[in-house]
Amino acid sequence: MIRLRQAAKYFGAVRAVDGVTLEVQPGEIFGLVGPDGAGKTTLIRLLTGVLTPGAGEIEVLGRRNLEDIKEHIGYIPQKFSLYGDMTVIENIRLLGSLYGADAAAIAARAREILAFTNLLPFQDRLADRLSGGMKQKLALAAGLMHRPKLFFLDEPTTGVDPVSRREFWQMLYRMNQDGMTVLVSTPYMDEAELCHRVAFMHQGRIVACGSPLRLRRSYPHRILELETSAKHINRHLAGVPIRDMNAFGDKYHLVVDDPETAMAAIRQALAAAGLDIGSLRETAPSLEDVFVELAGEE
Ligand SMILES: Nc1ncnc2c1ncn2[C@@H]1O[C@H](COP(=O)(O)OP(=O)(O)OP(=O)(O)O)[C@@H](O)[C@H]1O
Repeated sequence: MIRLRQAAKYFGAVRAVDGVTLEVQPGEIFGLVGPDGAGKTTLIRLLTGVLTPGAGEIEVLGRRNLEDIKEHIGYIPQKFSLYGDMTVIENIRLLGSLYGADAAAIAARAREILAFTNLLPFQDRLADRLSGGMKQKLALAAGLMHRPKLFFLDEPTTGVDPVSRREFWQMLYRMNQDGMTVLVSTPYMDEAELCHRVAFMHQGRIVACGSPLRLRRSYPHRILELETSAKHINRHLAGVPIRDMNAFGDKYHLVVDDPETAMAAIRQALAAAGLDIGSLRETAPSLEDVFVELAGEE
């Protein structure tokens, strides 16, 4: 469905996409995961034919000339790209007419899609007056008008509230069950978990690719989760065999190789400093642990 071989795009000295080789199979929900500036948007722009690569090969839907794919793909760019001064239904109709459908077909498809995205009650509202989550649903609805086989979504849920994010992902799953291949970029690890396969992107490169389960299983160390109200605990853990330490909300993930020895040493060090341990236990590595490790290696 998508095939990239050593694809690259530089902006001056910035290697936004730096030799990416990747395949996405039909029927997948494929996640492109990475922090701001990793190169996700540039990669999606290359795949949708908005940008041309500086080097390498890109094939989408079996075609190298990406001008030919535009009517077969859906694309939600990061920035809202519909008309804020038009209503929901006007935006949808406009998109439908661009693909040459007749008015009756457009009206029927619009109803179907507005029902699917739960936007029917808001069809006469100006797009500018929609919440962030509803705007993204409208972008999705507009992109579905021409029944694309492949849908690209660039951080569709960034800045969207948790309930709308869940609804949005339920829609992606339903689209996928109806046969659509989805490539979605996200900075959120909980969304990465929802993908069939993910590619971790860091500084323009893919540093790992696989199912969330496989990636978590490939993690080479062990993780201890420490819950404590004490501050600056790293000062007190200087002599303890810890490879790395990362804050996850109000918890710390400590990267270790020997959990038993490390746990005993941590308890001893924190007790000696008079600090209280809420809880300390081994936990399974999360995708975020995997990514932090891979980003550090780079
Ligand atoms: N048109 C451009 N001109 C110059 N530099 C660019 C351009 N587009 C992207 N970049 C740079 O390329 C790098 C990758 O940016 P890109 O937007 O692809 O990352 P991203 O992972 O999508 O992050 P974000 O979520 O912040 O958009 C960044 O350093 C960015 O500043």
